[in-house]
Amino acid sequence: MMEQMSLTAAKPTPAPTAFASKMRGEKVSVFYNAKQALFDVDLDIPERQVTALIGPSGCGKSTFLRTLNRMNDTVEGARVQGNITLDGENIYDPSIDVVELRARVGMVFQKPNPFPKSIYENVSYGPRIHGLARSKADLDEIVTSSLRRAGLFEEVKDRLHEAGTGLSGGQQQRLCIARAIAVSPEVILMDEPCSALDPIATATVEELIDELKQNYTIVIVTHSMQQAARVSQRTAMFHLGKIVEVGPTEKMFQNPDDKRTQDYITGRFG
Ligand SMILES: Nc1ncnc2c1ncn2[C@@H]1O[C@H](COP(=O)(O)OP(=O)(O)OP(=O)(O)O)[C@@H](O)[C@H]1O
Repeated sequence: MMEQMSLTAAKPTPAPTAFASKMRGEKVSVFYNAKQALFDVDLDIPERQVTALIGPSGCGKSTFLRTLNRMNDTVEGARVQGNITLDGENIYDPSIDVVELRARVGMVFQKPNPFPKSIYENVSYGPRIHGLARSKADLDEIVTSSLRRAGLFEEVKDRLHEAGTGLSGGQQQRLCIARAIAVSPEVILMDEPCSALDPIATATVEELIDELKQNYTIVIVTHSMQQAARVSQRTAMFHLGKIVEVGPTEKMFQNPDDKRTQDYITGRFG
């Protein structure tokens, strides 16, 4: 397991922070045709915490993130080896319904991507196809509460039937978060969710992520060290398709064990 990496063995090991794992990757390797992008990655994802994946461009952060809800299934030539579990259950087992899995493990992308439909329809689509609402009133309630949880309701309550694409970038990203929340996921994967946003919209989304961790397990890929430090409790540093160090965010940023982590967070490479 990652916590027993030899890299950390030479130094006094701080008391491990106890946590319940919501997801676990064991010996995860990913290939794109002949090219190997991840090499035997082990990572535990603590429940109701934010885990940040950091590391230089091309090191495999997004590839790992996509293994957690089988988004790599949709990538031509991609092959995943190893074991990934959600509540102890192998998500690559043939008996797993992938649509169901992606409702449990939702995803928010780098560029806000609302459907070209109304705000209401963006949020109600998932609950409708998953049969989560028994009546129109139920559906209205899901839409309202999801928008509220995403911190967007007050801004859009008078124009729910207007196009989602008419919102600002930051509002669109919160709409995408509301859409992810609407199907009652357990885990939310975020791939650089603020990279297309200005600093004010970024701050709003970061505050939202902080609140969401009370109810959801979150995994975020970010290029912003400030963001990783602000929003996450645990950080995993990737380099050339491997995890070189993982631990509590505070320790990773104040006193990392690995020189590559130190160099990366201080801007010396990447
Ligand atoms: N669809 C694909 N087909 C082929 N190779 C791919 C594909 N997606 C990613 N790769 C390769 O896999 C490696 C890891 O890419 P990945 O996007 O996971 O890295 P990353 O750390 O998220 O990078 P970035 O920070 O730039 O987004 C890279 O070498 C990349 O070129």
